[in-house]
Amino acid sequence: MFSFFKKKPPVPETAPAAPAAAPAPAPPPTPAASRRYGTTSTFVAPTVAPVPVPAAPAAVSLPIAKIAETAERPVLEAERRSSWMARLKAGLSKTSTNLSLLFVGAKIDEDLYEELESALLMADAGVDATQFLLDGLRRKVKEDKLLDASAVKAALRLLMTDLLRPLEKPLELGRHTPLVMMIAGVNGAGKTTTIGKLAKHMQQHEQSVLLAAGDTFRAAAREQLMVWGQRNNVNVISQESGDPAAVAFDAVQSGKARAMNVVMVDTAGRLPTQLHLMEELKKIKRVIGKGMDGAPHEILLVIDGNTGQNALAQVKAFDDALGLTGLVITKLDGTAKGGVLAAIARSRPVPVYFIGVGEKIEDLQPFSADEFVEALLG
Ligand SMILES: Nc1nc2c(ncn2[C@@H]2O[C@H](COP(=O)(O)OP(=O)(O)OP(=O)(O)O)[C@@H](O)[C@H]2O)c(=O)[nH]1
Repeated sequence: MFSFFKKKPPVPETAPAAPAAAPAPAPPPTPAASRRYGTTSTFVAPTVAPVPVPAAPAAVSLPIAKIAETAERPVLEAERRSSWMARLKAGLSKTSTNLSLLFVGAKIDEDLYEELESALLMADAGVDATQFLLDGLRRKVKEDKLLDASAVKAALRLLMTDLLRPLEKPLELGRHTPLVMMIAGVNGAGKTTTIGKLAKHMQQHEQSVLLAAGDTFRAAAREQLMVWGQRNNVNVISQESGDPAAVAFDAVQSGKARAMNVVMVDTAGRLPTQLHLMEELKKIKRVIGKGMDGAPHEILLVIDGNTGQNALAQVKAFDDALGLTGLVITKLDGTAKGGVLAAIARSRPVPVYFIGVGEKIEDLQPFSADEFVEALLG
């Protein structure tokens, strides 16, 4: 099954209407607290309607998720998956070729471990994750008395999947109305593009989306978001002059008034070493919190997959400053090597919600440890 988001019936942000005196009919059975979107999933529409807000400016709220079963033909789903896998494999082919060649006709000896060490380091896995994987592999080879290269490769595949599995977590929608998301990252990581893709995916899942052009530093970023919003019928809150925190605050207020499902706040790119800009990010977060208790509910860091080991430094710095809830790794279609996810899993396991392998909407997909390792190790 292909699923993109996890969906939870929204919790009312304000008190629901008083219950009727007569005993209410039993609610439909809900097997789990939340359900996944997907071709075969169902969604129980929330029982609490959004509280109408008087004097809401230009109310364009789309109805809160009334998710019909989107029964796509299985063949389409299979096609989509295999084309995604092909693109992911192509993106990571450099690393997968290096790793796979090692095992061709190899003897299980010190040379193999040394070559594997070099390949993992070259794939940006970093010293700690590389050592962790090698130690695990040596142990497994010994315990299971593995003698042939394909069995050792299979053992490595398993170790890597186990290492990456904790990063796998779907983005859960519907927890708040609106769910407020703040998106940060260094310059050019792909924040604005990712916001556009996510908004489109969310719309396809019947979510109403409002965007905040919080990148007030680069005028082109604001334009980019506005044009994108117009094309896709998504409202964008923007201000000519720029206090990004004020834009974010306005967007949250507007999102609440219009009972939007999701508000996404774009922010300007910045390096973690630019301390005043990191302070600005913290301020945006604080001000969003003033606009809505508990918000932002998601703070995503977008990382360019070609950044190598520096990606780990970015995760640590942004996490220390903001308390990240998730990552999006973009551009795994370029010269990216992919190993940095292992480094992140070992050192700062912030969930990877999505990975991107190109500029098209469908090039952004949820991270799956199995798929990723399959692309890396075949
Ligand atoms: N190949 C490839 N390009 C991508 C991907 N994601 C984004 N891009 C491209 O990367 C470039 C930068 O993307 P933006 O979304 O503008 O990046 P940003 O982080 O908002 O940039 P700043 O606002 O300058 O910080 C654009 O040309 C995007 O089309 C991806 O997954 N693969």
